[in-house]
Amino acid sequence: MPLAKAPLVDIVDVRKSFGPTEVLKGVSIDVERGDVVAIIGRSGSGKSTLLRCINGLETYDSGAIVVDGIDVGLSAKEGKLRDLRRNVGMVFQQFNLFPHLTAAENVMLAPKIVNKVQPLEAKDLAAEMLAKVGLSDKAGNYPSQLSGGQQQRVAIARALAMRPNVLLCDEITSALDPELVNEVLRVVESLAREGITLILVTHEMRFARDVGTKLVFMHMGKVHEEGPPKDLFANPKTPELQNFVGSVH
Ligand SMILES: Nc1ncnc2c1ncn2[C@@H]1O[C@H](COP(=O)(O)OP(=O)(O)OP(=O)(O)O)[C@@H](O)[C@H]1O
Repeated sequence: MPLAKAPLVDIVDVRKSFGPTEVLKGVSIDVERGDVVAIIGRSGSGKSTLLRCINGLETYDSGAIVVDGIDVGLSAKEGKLRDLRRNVGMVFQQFNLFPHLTAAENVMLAPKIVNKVQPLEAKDLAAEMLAKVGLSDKAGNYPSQLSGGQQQRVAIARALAMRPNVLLCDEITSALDPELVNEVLRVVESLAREGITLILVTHEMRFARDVGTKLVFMHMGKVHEEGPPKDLFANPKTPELQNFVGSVH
């Protein structure tokens, strides 16, 4: 019998407490290559904590997270998160660009330091990644010379420059003025079309419905409902998702 193919990101029964408070209460999610997983839920339901566990920014207490064959918990215990960090890119709500570096320099930094990419190749890589986010003309600009939406697009290019297998996005449009949200979402949509595996914590319900391949509704530290986004939005089964969908529309 052929072996079943493992998901790219396999999250199995993960539990995590902060002090006496259990924030993740046995979360399991399969993410296949090319999936666009949108994680939604009320504030405090554990979405960000889960995302941070996937790339080892937080440890978890029990269960397992395996990313492309790398056991995250084990890697963290052994102090070997480097391979994982190469595999998993992350974009945050705050852009966190280095203010004294240009857009291109921000994008090149990690490939140069971590992957020892040589200067000329790094320059090409930065140009390629900035083109992907529609900012070829801003390579020489400093963050202070860019709008919030443009800065976030540079942050996306920076994460992509490490050629991760999966990109985690934690509420990446929440700090933006409303008129800048769409330009960032359009970039993420184009990445999804390219087949990049994405896991996004998002409050953008239309985006979750239209671009997501899988919707995960978290409620009080658990996966309360999951499935194809259009189905879940049209027919939420539980009162909790019904209320949530009702409250955000
Ligand atoms: N470092 C920490 N120390 C203590 N408690 C924490 C820590 N990080 C998160 N928590 C708590 O864990 C719970 C879940 O937080 P988390 O940020 O994962 O929720 P969330 O669903 O992402 O919420 P939001 O949509 O507001 O970002 C919250 O009650 C939060 O206060």
